[in-house]
Amino acid sequence: MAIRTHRASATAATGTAEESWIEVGGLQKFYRPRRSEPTHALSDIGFTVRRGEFVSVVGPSGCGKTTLLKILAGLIPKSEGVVRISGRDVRKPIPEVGMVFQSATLLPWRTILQNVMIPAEVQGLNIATHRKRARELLSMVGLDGFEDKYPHELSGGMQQRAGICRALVHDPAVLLMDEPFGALDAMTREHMNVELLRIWRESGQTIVFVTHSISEAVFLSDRVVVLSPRPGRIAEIVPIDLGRPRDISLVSSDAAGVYVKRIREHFNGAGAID
Ligand SMILES: Nc1ncnc2c1ncn2[C@@H]1O[C@H](COP(=O)(O)OP(=O)(O)OP(=O)(O)O)[C@@H](O)[C@H]1O
Repeated sequence: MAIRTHRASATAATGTAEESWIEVGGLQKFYRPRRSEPTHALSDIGFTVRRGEFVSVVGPSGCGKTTLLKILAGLIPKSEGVVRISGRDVRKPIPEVGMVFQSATLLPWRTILQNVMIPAEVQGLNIATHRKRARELLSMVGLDGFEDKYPHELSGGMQQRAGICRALVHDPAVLLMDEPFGALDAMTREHMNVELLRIWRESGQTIVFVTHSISEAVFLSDRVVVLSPRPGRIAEIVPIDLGRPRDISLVSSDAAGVYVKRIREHFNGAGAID
């Protein structure tokens, strides 16, 4: 299937500064609502992501994970610091980035195929080429035969898979995922984790993935960025040296458990993280 696009250069990445695909440095974010006190959401955040890397961000509730992802997506402005994707300052949403939210947010009046096509239509891309790609992506996530159904005819997990296809249809180099499986039951979530790794392997996107689940972060990631309670600062960046490809049995392995324990130690007493 002709989905593979970004992987060739990804495997060549060795982590030198020039190969950083996403760069964040000295990032500060204050929310300044008109009628209340400012909130210091992020403090001096700095990390890089290599091309083709899978990086997760974990931290207690309210530490600024969604804020960080929205700044990376160009949806909200930073207060200070550097945020670059592929060497360019991020100031507004850019076509190189796809975003997946906690709920699939499919438009109920559009079919699954029409929903997946939205980014291609908005960006004025070739419709025929991208419709073919949309069908290939839907097939890759097991949604053959559902192209002409409406969102309410699909389960939550199926809608979320369609949401991932929509984020991938214009072949973005970067995929930003905000708790994409948070609303799913445990079994569907495990299945989606395996599915996501398969999609990532085949498409070669660079992924930044926000989650409340430490074990999910360990299972999926090359590295885990651990944030402190608000204002979110980097507590630690943990490389996950568990080899690939990964099988779901890894989740309950001793090797994964060591990483989960190490990350959880940052949150003893902070609550709101599993
Ligand atoms: N639009 C906004 N205006 C003012 N404050 C905001 C706004 N959005 C977020 N905040 C505040 O910024 C802080 C970080 O919020 P954010 O949603 O980024 O955290 P989070 O780590 O994603 O939380 P959770 O894990 O609960 O989803 C919180 O204190 C939140 O109340």
